[in-house]
Amino acid sequence: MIEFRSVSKRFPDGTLAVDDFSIVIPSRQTTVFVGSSGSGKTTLLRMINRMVDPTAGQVVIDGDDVAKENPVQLRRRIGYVMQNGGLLPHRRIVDNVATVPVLRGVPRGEAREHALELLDTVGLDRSLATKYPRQLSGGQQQRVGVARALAADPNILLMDEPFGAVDPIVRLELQRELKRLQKDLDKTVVFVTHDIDEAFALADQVVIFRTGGIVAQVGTPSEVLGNPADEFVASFIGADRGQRQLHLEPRNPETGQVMVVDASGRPAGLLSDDESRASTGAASPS
Ligand SMILES: Nc1ncnc2c1ncn2[C@@H]1O[C@H](COP(=O)(O)OP(=O)(O)OP(=O)(O)O)[C@@H](O)[C@H]1O
Repeated sequence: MIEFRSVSKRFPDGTLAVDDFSIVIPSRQTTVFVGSSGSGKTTLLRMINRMVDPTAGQVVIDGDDVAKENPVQLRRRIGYVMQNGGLLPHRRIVDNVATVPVLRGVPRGEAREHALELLDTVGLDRSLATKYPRQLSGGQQQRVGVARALAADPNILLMDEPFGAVDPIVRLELQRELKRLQKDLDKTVVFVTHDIDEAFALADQVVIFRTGGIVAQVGTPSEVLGNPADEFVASFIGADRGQRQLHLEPRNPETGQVMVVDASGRPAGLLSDDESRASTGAASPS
């Protein structure tokens, strides 16, 4: 569990990025920080691995104040994935993934073997291992970034807009992959995004920020969607403009199949056969 206890951050130029922020981030779940630009999300994320130190308050991991930890050692046991992948351009993919284990003293051959297994884990072909980052697509580079963050087998994975720079289709694929990984690996994931749809897709717990690191609402996606705390949240999630309203349309009158349609008339999905029958009052086939 990660706890932020009354944390504030004022940068040397006087900017108050975070003001008295407190929250508990449960272990083995995905918590997503979402909010407009400049609301302090990245600053908070970086406090967890001491890339930023708070000016007041504490960040506590499993009961230990991170301020007492050596920042370099802390960073080597917390995975960090950033928007551009952050790969070292002059190193082959396999060595990018093996960087931290080698720094921690794992023999190079062993670290490379494990790196190949991690390429499998994130859905990349092992033939990419000998290539350089520039030879990979944006989506592939992001997967390498995730593999590299997993290489030290961290309990905590910090992800700062990791899928922000890839096209929407690849982005959906990466989101799906992250959900699969999370089910298998059981990490505590803290994920930063601007995108409320991405937040709803990934989060067990979503934290919606206003400017100044001020929390507008914390809850599960269904709590936030079902009961926005105020007008700011309603507007941020699009509930005020009817964007989240779905309705049902019969698709095929003969089979009774029902389609779910969003406010702009776009199909959002299909109801299962059982639910379609329930919604139209049709009897089950015997
Ligand atoms: N090193 C710094 N020095 C001064 N001000 C900073 C520094 N880093 C961030 N800030 C300011 O702190 C505030 C919060 O920044 P932060 O990057 O945490 O926001 P964010 O919510 O992650 O934004 P974005 O979504 O655009 O990345 C902003 O006003 C930003 O300009």
